[in-house]
Amino acid sequence: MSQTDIQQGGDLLMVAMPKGRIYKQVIKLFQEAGLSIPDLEETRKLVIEVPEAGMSFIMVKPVDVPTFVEYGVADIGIVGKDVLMEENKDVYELLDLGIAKCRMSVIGLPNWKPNIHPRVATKYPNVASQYFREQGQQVEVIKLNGSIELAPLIGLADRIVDMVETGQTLRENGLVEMEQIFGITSRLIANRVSYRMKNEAIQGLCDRLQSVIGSGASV
Ligand SMILES: Nc1ncnc2c1ncn2[C@@H]1O[C@H](COP(=O)(O)OP(=O)(O)OP(=O)(O)O)[C@@H](O)[C@H]1O
Ligand SMILES: O=P(O)(O)OC[C@H]1O[C@H](OP(=O)(O)OP(=O)(O)O)[C@H](O)[C@@H]1O
Repeated sequence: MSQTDIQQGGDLLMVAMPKGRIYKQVIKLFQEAGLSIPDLEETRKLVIEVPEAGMSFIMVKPVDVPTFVEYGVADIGIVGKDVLMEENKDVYELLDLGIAKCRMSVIGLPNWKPNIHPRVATKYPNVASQYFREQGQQVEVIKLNGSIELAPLIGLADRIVDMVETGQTLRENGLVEMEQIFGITSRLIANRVSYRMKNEAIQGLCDRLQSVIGSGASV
């Protein structure tokens, strides 16, 4: 299959690409799959057409990827499982790309004791609420947007729900991982209508990516 086979009916596939830490790993994966994509982080442009790859890219915040795909302004997108679980949008999850690996965990101070009115700080209020509900524990969830590990250190919350990758942030702040909730990798997602209307193109891209995933070459 040539690069232009990803194009269907003259249309370029619109891809919602997360800015930030996932991005570089995605580009490497695409390049290994034989799709030469320029370094889109070099530019401040937000819509970038790459006709030779049969794709157009929009550069968006990771948390917004499922929204662009659900509304169909992007045909496909790349997003962490953490965001998919939190946002719960109506999209197809097509492929586990195996990149940007980390896990969602409950974290606290080593001397943590159950509290009558426990508070949990997190960037993922839906994930945290569901988890503690399933555990039969009543907690107050406090939404933060970053530096989550600060919360138990300064008494804002008893525990946090956050991502752990290397564990460095926990170690440097004297915190411990108490429970793992689920593993996280980045996923390829598709709009439901696009998946039908541009099936050949989307499936072609999936097949190409699938052929290099797990080959050990990426990540
Ligand atoms: N150590 C890690 N910490 C956080 N996310 C990670 C880590 N390793 C991999 N990821 C994945 O990378 C995704 C994007 O993380 P990133 O930090 O780039 O974005 P963000 O923090 O959501 O965005 P922004 O910094 O723009 O608010 C996460 O949703 C997760 O799937
Ligand atoms: O286990 P580690 O390798 O230390 O990685 C985990 C840390 O990385 C993420 O933070 P991020 O860098 O996105 O910062 P922020 O959430 O404070 O913005 C996450 O929220 C953890 O704090």
